[in-house]
Amino acid sequence: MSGSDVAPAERAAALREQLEQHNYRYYVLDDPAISDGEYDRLLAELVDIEHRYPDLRTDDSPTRRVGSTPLAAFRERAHGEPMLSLANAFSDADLGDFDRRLRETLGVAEIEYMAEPKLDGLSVNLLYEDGQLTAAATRGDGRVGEEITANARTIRSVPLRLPCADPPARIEVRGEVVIRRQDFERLNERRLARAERPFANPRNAAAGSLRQLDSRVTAGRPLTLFVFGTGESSAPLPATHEGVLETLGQWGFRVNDQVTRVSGAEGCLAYRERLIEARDGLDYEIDGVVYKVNDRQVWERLGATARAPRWALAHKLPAREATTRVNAIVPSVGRTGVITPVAALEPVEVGGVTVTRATLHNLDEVRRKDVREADAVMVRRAGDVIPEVVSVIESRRPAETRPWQMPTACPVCGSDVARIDDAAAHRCMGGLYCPAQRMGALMHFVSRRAMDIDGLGEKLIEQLVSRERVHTAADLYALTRSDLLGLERMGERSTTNLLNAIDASRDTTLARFLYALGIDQVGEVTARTLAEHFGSLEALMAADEPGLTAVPDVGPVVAESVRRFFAQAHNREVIDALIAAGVSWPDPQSDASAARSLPLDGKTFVLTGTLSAYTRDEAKARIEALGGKVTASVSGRTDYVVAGADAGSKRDRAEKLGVTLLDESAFAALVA
Ligand SMILES: NC(=O)c1ccc[n+]([C@@H]2O[C@H](COP(=O)([O-])OP(=O)(O)OC[C@H]3O[C@@H](n4cnc5c(N)ncnc54)[C@H](O)[C@@H]3O)[C@@H](O)[C@H]2O)c1
Ligand SMILES: [Zn+2]
Repeated sequence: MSGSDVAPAERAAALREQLEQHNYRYYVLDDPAISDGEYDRLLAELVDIEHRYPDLRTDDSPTRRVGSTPLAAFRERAHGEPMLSLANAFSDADLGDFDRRLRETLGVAEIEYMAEPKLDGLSVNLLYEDGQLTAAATRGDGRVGEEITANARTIRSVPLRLPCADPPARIEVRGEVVIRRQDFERLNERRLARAERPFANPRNAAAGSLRQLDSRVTAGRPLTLFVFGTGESSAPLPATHEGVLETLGQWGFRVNDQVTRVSGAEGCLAYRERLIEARDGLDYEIDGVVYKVNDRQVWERLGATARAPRWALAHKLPAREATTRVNAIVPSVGRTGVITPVAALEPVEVGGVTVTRATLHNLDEVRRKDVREADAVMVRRAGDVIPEVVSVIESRRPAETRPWQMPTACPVCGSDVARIDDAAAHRCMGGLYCPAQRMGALMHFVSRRAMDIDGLGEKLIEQLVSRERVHTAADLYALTRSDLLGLERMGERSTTNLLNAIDASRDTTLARFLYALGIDQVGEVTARTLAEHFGSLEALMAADEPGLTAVPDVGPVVAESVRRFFAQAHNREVIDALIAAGVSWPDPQSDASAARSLPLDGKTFVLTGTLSAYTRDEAKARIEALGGKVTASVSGRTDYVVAGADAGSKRDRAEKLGVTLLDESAFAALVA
């Protein structure tokens, strides 16, 4: 060996050792530490070295072997015919080479292929003797697998007996065991509910479920088998692969419905394009396409390498998962104040797109997956969905990491962060002031039921905010003619109108003002209740939790939200500024009397049937905002029954009692 060969030799040895380790984690432990894409790159590098330096080839190289040694806890089971892997194409050119070589070997102008999705699960070998399922095994190292007969019997798509008059004395049926996407999600939800670690992906879940020592566990897992071929057979089988699949279908096996006959490399490529399109809509994971020469009579002539048959080729699809590192977990404040932990990632390519951020949804999710800063993680990007951290690779966790904490102060404005009610979300409590919530807060403040500033739409607010003219609602009252003139679509007239509307909004009611503040959990009705009960803003702001929950219809959730809102110094500053800008309301007495003279005061409503323009809640809120009450059942004291489409017994009862019935248009007119 010359001096320059030393480096490749070392590299080859190092690659072999790594690949062995990854094989063990993947095939035996069902707990891979790298993505399939990374694994494939390592393997390709070794293949390349062994190709350039044939001296470096070894018989036991991972390039020449299938899978990994079976787990000792299972009984070993030898396959009748070896279960090989598949040769891989990583590009269209690889497919072209494959097709050309076959045409040359067989001396034909065009080859007919069966094109199939390559399901991402694990393969099983089922032995039927005289039509009875007698044994099942995993692929193992291709020669010997793990005996999992009892487990295979629990899978509903595995026939226990072949329903044919004259079954072969002995036949091996092969297929891929998968977990459908929906089943996978449900399975993981169940695991989370029981505080068990969720599976990283459907493939690991399927492998972990099938390779169980207790078949009762397997029985509880939603496994599905799709068959893709046969092994040893004592009886002659149809001459084409298509015919074999048809026969398997007649025997009660599930054959994938995407399997199609195609012609030549072009047909294969067109099929692959179609499958890429269909991929997001399939309810199982696929990681490639498999092309198989349809004419089985030439299979033997074409033969196999140590690892794979020469009559089939797997063509990879763009990977959807990759591993990378979490540089930081950043709390990101949304427009409504909800704080979402976002993983800032070491940039990584997933399916042709560079991913630098992935959502972690909420604190519960971070805890469940136990994602920490500096962790190695598996990220996933499918279709147009936001990239997601699928799982942590705990075997690669550096020393000295700590569980992530939600900050107690908003990273944008410094207000308190709290988790109100049982929702999973944490929120910034500085809604009136927080720059992250500015647009949402201002839009709400000016809305019709709040301060009712006509002519101040989203576009205009956006311009005022981006020019730093408006930071909080109080700044609206300082706007001048010159601030507005010259903004998009703001002429003399509209500017005058808007300034007048802003001015007019200064005269309001306490209820409207409270609603306009946009306190989480405080809608129009609650705002009015609070205004009536406390009579003044000062009294409300001074109220403690018991004082708040003493108000009818105010529960602990609303109480905490109100208290925390007013506890924020920034919110108080904005309220002071609003009052200084001249926002005012009549004294408590007349405010209450104004409330007492609402148009639907004292009127009782019952809602039944479906309205087209309102949901039940909206209709109810509308009635209550006008002083009315909504009750559940019709009685002599009911004033109106609002009967939408498909109204039933309540409508009949109203007619019997002589209660006024309102159809949707009459109702709309009444509450307009
Ligand atoms: N992440 C890791 O650490 C790691 C380690 C080892 C292997 N892997 C991954 O496993 C794969 C390699 O494993 P492999 O040797 O099982 O090869 P393979 O999965 O690429 O191809 C062979 C297998 O494909 C399956 N298959 C699915 N649909 C099929 C169909 N229609 N017809 C025929 N076979 C079908 C069969 O189970 C068969 O055994 C690669 O994707 C590799 O990235 C990953
Ligand atoms: Zn904030």
